[in-house]
Amino acid sequence: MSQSLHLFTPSSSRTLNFSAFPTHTYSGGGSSSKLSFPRSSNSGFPVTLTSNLSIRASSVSDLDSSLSSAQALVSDNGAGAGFVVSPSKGGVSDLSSIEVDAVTEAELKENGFRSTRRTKLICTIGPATCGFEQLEALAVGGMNVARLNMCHGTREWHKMVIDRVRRLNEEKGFAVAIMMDTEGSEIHMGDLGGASSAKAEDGEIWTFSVRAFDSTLPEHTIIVNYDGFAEDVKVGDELLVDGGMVRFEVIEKIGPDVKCRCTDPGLLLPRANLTFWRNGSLVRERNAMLPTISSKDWLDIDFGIAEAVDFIAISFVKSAEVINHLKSYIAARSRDSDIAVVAKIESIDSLKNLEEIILASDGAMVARGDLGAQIPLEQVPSAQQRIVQLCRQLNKPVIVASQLLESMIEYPTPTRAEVADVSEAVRQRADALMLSGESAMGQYPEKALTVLRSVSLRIERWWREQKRHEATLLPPIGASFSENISEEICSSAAKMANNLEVDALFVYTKTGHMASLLSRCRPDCPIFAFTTTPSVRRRLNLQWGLIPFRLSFSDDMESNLNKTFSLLKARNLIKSGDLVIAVSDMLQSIQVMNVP
Ligand SMILES: Nc1ncnc2c1ncn2[C@@H]1O[C@H](COP(=O)(O)OP(=O)(O)OP(=O)(O)O)[C@@H](O)[C@H]1O
Ligand SMILES: CC(=O)C(=O)O
Ligand SMILES: [K+]
Ligand SMILES: [Mg+2]
Repeated sequence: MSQSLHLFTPSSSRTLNFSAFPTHTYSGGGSSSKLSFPRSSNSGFPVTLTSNLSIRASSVSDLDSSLSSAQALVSDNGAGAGFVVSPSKGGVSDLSSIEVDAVTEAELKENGFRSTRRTKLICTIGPATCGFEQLEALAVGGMNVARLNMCHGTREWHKMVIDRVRRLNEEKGFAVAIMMDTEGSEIHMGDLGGASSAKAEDGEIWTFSVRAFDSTLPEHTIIVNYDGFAEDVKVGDELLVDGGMVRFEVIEKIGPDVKCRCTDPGLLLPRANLTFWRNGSLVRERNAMLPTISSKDWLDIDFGIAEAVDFIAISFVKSAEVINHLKSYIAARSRDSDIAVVAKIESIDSLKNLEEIILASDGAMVARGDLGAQIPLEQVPSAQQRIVQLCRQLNKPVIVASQLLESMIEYPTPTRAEVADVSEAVRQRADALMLSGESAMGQYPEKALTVLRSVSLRIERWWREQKRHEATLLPPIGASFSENISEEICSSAAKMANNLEVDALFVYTKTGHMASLLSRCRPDCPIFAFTTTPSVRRRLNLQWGLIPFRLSFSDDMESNLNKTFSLLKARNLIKSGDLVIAVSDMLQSIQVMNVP
């Protein structure tokens, strides 16, 4: 049984507003079995799906006789160059293999389609996890993306980690993506003279200094990376380390040294962020003048481009301008320019300019650590909710980060409150959750990852059991008629998948765009995303519900499906009778079928 809906559109680059296009006519053959197609509230696009029949959704201009039928059949989906398959590249020999990551394959075999994890997991790599076996253990435990924080370690160290992740992918069949996170030029402490941490006790006097010490650091001394520090602070200011994990009060300024009394004791970690507060407000004049991307960051970015990392996350983004600048810098320097830029939302300015920043970026991170140092803590949860929702609406992957399982840095089990926090992020349908210190320098990195995995699975299942198809209004976002059609196809396919309780959605996508449009709908079933390039496959690893496969395919959907079915069946990933809905960005169509 196979039922399909094909939308025939010209592949022109006209920009048409889909919703403002009322004159569609629909022609169909005389089949008797008709299935009513869910009507989208914002499209004005009533479609009838008819058994074994292709339906033409044609506009007046589509009927333009100058268009040959061949032209009308293929759409480039507004994604740039049309999808051209040369017979040699897309031929049968290339279709003989399919790549899926080893863990997903095991998970699919063990639990079947429905119970695969939808929420993606990111681990910050540090001294606790940089060994090959440790990285492998994280990959086995479900790490989708490895994050490298350029605040710490040398470029050589980061290169070593990147090489190990790549080796893991090559030798063991994982598809772990790499995210580089810039240091940014905010004020922070230096290294603690080699110590991994230092304890500040209540009432102790510590010196914050901008001096360069060539010998060992005197006791109770902290280096500050910003030369204007001693000038800028005032006696009486409150100094917050890591957004308030440790607090000091400024009591005296002596040249480049600032004497402070500890008012809230705690653990100081190397290169921790520093903010200072005066009369209850954050002093941010100086931060506003510092560049978002420092000269050191640019060198790190060059390094990231040379190493072809998959994502570059930019710290302390203030506006869309810096994102646009970086994106054109990357495009000019990297051959296929498929490094995605993630905006870290962790400042007051980034909240003010949230929409333009997210629109300009390829994704966003709710960086709650520094965000909580800039806005009152009780405002962080609503900011998180707003960022997650906006990203979903604008179709950008979103990461919830920092302190998810902070106590697991030291203890093997999380607090109940931490589990509730992770659950809330999963319930909000964030694309990804991130471990920071828990995996970088904690004592239980693998256990922390296991907690993220099991909580994600449980909450996702609970959500499906409750049948809570949340009524998040997903506004149209495409800039062209063709893009709008893709959106309609994906939201209809996702709705059908939920209503018909299909086992999986299949999407054949060259750029990954159609896959992300399906992910955005957060359907009940998993989404098998077939893509031709390894880098697109790795990037899709960040997005909710996508199981990315690398597969060579042609523009003939019938043959793609047959090949995919036989390859997946041969690996016991699907079985005869499974119900599947397939969409593709070569041919704008929806097909519903049982696996033969
Ligand atoms: N590459 C590394 N080498 C040594 N220690 C690291 C490394 N990466 C992280 N750490 C340790 O883990 C802790 C938490 O790491 P993480 O990078 O997530 O910090 P963060 O404060 O959340 O990030 P950011 O600096 O971007 O705000 C750091 O304070 C540091 O002690
Ligand atoms: C992740 C990060 O940068 C933060 O939470 O501040
Ligand atoms: K950083
Ligand atoms: Mg930060």
